[in-house]
Amino acid sequence: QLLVDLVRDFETTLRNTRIPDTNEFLPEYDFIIVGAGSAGCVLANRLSEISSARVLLLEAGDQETFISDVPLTAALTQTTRYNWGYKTEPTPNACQGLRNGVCNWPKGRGVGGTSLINFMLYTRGHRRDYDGWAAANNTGWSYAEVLPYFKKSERIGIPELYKSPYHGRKGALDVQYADYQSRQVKAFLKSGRELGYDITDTNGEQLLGFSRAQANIRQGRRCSTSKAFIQPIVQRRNLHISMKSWVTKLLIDPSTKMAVGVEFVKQRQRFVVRASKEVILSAGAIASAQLLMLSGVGPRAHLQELNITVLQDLPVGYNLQDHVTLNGLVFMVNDSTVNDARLLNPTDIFSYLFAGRGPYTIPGGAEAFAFVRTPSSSYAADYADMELVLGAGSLSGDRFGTLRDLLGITNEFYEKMYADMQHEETFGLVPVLLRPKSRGRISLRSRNPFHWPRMEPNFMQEPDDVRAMIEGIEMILQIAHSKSMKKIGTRFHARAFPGCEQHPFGGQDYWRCCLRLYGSSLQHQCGTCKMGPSTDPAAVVDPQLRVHGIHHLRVADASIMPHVPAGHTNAIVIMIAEKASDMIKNAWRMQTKPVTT
Ligand SMILES: Cc1cc2nc3c(=O)[nH]c(=O)nc-3n(C[C@H](O)[C@H](O)[C@H](O)COP(=O)(O)OP(=O)(O)OC[C@H]3O[C@@H](n4cnc5c(N)ncnc54)[C@H](O)[C@@H]3O)c2cc1C
Repeated sequence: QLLVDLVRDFETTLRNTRIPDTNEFLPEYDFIIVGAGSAGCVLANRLSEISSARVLLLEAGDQETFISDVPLTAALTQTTRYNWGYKTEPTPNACQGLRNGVCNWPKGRGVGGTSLINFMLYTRGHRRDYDGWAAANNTGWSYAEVLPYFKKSERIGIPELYKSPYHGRKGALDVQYADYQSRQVKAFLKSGRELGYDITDTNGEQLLGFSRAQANIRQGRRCSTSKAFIQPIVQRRNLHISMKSWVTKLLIDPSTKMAVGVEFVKQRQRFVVRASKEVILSAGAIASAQLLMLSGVGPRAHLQELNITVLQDLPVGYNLQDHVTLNGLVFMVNDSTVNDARLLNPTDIFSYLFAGRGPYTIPGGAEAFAFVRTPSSSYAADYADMELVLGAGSLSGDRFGTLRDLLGITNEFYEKMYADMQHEETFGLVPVLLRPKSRGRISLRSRNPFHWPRMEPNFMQEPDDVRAMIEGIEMILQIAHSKSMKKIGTRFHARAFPGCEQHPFGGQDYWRCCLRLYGSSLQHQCGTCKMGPSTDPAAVVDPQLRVHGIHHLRVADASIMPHVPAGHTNAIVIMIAEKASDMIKNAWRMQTKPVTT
């Protein structure tokens, strides 16, 4: 860690991007933002655009380093202090065969939050996801109303999309393709055509289809929300950023039910800072729910069990949703693929370091995806319920174990499945359940803010989730058998997953067993502070993201999503924060100019 710090200091001195860390605080700010993650960085930028507004951004972690910059090695970041490293409770229908029988839930800690450690894939979901939010009386959240906010933050760097009405060119967040493309991508896209799908811009008119992966990359390097929204504005004098500042409680006046400030710990010292206008909670789907409950906002009976004075009885922590996946489906191919051994060559390393080019620019190793509809889906014909992600390499090429660490895959599993295929060229295909019906929960384990909360994923409790996953796996095998994929010599590595050998290979019971043992998360936890009108008994915040029953307190992050859209969640969270910023400016009559993008 010392070495990392030294190199980081050197690097930030050279590039002049060090984020000034405030140690002296004003007694009062207009806005206090808790958590400098995907959402918090956007809010800090937009609110501090108003020069008269005094803004404090509090973040438990530190500034990002060069280590998280390399798109291909995103999994490596999980082993650093930039990951909270959450683990869930055991859950009956998933993760049972992973390390300690639980699911890994990595989450980013540092300015940039989970955008520092994620896989950078840029997707938004289906227009009906947002029309569904609006239909549930969340006024202002229809697709037509959120699209301008997606475009506002985006700087599309894909020339054929420059003129698309779905993309923005003037935002701070870069969206590009990786510089490198393997032959598997071309075959994969062709197989989509064979199966009757279009090649699409999945962030454009139509979600259903096959496409190359769009990602938050700038000149071949990760474009985190820190790089996009914070580093360019560190000189703003009305924005104070305090790192290594762990917020322990929101201060809410019990008589007026008004949020008046926050309490946090920095360098073992306790601070209390007041907010004259609003406290904005952007600590992510796990910590935002935890902080609300620690501060007396949550389910009455649960808070009373822990002797927490109840200020507002709300269903905080319920409605937890996530996209479920299954890793380990490996395919051999007669072509070169991306694996740990191949990457250690000077040409690729120098090409990346000096030009930001080559295979190291592949975001998290994911090259392309297909948004498809499973055969028994009950959703409308244009509504994808499954995503299939094409990897440039596969789990079998993970010689150094970073992917195993991220996914919680045991060494025994790896040895049994892949040890004898070290010289094979392989790629992976991963199914992702886009419309999970199962719901999990975050609750408190104790009143201690430094203890992790209890995380119950409840993945695949609903039979329809298992059905869709099995059909997704079968669609993957269909793709592998397509003419285009056969042309490059694609063969499925048909070896039974350890613990499932007793079932006939490839049958429904076999896949059910694989999902129970190795099914896990794509890390899109959300929904724990659900948005909904006051008539919705499951809602925690209203459509303006204000906590029901508490004044001057909003939540703006992944936790407010009523239903998880059919997309990776980072862009969605950024859109939420853009929209929240405008709501806050409007509420305090501080709007600079309306969004017209
Ligand atoms: C491994 C992984 C891969 C992913 N890949 C993708 C992808 O490719 N594409 C995609 O779209 N999405 C991806 N995601 C999901 C996406 O990145 C998240 O949904 C999104 O970043 C969540 O944003 P947020 O603002 O809600 O929370 P976060 O970005 O997690 O921000 C919360 C912030 O609050 C801080 N915080 C928490 N508690 C406290 C406290 N008590 N005091 C002070 N600060 C606190 C945290 O340190 C963090 O900085 C991935 C996630 C993971 C984990």
